[in-house]
Amino acid sequence: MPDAHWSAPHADAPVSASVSLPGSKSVTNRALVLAALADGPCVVRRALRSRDADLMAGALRALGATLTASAETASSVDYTVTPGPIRGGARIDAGLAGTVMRFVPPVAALADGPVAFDGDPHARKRPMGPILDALRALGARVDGDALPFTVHGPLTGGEVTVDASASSQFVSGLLLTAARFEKGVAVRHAGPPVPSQPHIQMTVHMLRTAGVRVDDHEPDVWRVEPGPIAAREWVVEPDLSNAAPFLAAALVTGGTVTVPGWPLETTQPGDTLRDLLARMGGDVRLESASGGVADLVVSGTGEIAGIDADLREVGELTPTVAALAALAGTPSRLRGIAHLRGHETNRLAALVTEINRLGGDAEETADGLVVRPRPLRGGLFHSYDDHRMATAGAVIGLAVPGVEVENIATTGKTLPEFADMWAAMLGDR
Ligand SMILES: O=C(O)C1=C[C@@H](OP(=O)(O)O)[C@@H](O)[C@H](O)C1
Ligand SMILES: C=C(OP(=O)(O)O)C(=O)O
Repeated sequence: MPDAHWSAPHADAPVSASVSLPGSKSVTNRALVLAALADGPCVVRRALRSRDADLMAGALRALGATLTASAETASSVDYTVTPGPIRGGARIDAGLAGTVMRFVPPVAALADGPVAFDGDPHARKRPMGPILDALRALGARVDGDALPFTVHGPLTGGEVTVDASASSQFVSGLLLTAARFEKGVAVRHAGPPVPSQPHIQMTVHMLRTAGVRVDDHEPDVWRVEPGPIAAREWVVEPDLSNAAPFLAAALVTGGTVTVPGWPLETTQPGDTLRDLLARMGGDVRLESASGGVADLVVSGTGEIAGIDADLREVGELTPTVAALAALAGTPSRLRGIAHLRGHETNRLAALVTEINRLGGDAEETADGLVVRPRPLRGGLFHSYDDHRMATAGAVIGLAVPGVEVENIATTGKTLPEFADMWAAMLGDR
């Protein structure tokens, strides 16, 4: 049953709030994979609880790992993960989660029997061909070129060339499991530039933290030596990309939003918000640094500046940046994000349609968006089952009375408590 539309709260005064974010989807789902493949039991602390993270936990359980939950809240959990032999015969539901559909098939290729994958209707449209071809080239048999597909392992590993221009997750997926392949892997990218490089750096960093030898000195080539993945304790950072709509609220309302626990060193692309929000007119400060984290404090004036930005590295921030651009006083051009057409929905088309439906002036380009200032009016903002479209609608609704967001529950993909957190942020005034 689709949810009733959510009336996006309109902010009639500057927001002043502190917002604590639950764990990063990207770190959680990497840590769970590495824990399930490790040489002993691991603890993953402050793991995200959300649809994508729960689907990953379910997938790894289906493949033979034991995950025991403790310290559980609505959006956070500590898992003790005990690896088991990877078993065939499983059916994996990837939902709409890129991390599940791209990170789990290489794990499944370690099994001695078939593993079947499927997902949401739109997930069947998300690009999968290059990673499935790579698994074939490395020795597995795969029936299908997109969801649904079945992986028949085992594979031996070795060298493979992949066009990862549609998703960095093709590279991350192969690397995460590669140490467990008999020959390891050498992945070479050939094609237009790979997006979301920080996410590949996150993969490489976490592999090295688990004692895996990774050579990434040559651009677009990643080599992983075969060997054990060390059991260890993982502590998941807050999700900095999910901080985006909350920090944007400071710019929209001319208020101040603080996110505690901001890591001073991180591979999360959300860290780029510090630069992007400053360029859009925010005052951005890291305060009270201690123990490797600080409070990120963003204040706005109520005036938003348009931006010309290449978002290729940080594509998942686009919906929030586009929402701010729709409220800005000067035009914006967002570039380097053609691959967003293969995300949870075609995000370029969705943003243009929904901004223009509210009276705005947005246009698709070959590799991004142009958004020009034009007064917006209330109306229905469709979310296309895309968590970040839903939160973009919430950002616009702060400034534009009468915005209704369709299916706000879709934020549960990575932030199940979004609507309550949004209300609390506004209630804090
Ligand atoms: O590896 C990851 O955790 C992610 C990589 C990126 O994917 P793309 O490279 O497909 O954009 C990003 O957009 C996604 O939200 C998470
Ligand atoms: C692109 C995204 O997700 P996924 O991991 O499903 O690719 C996203 O969260 O913005």
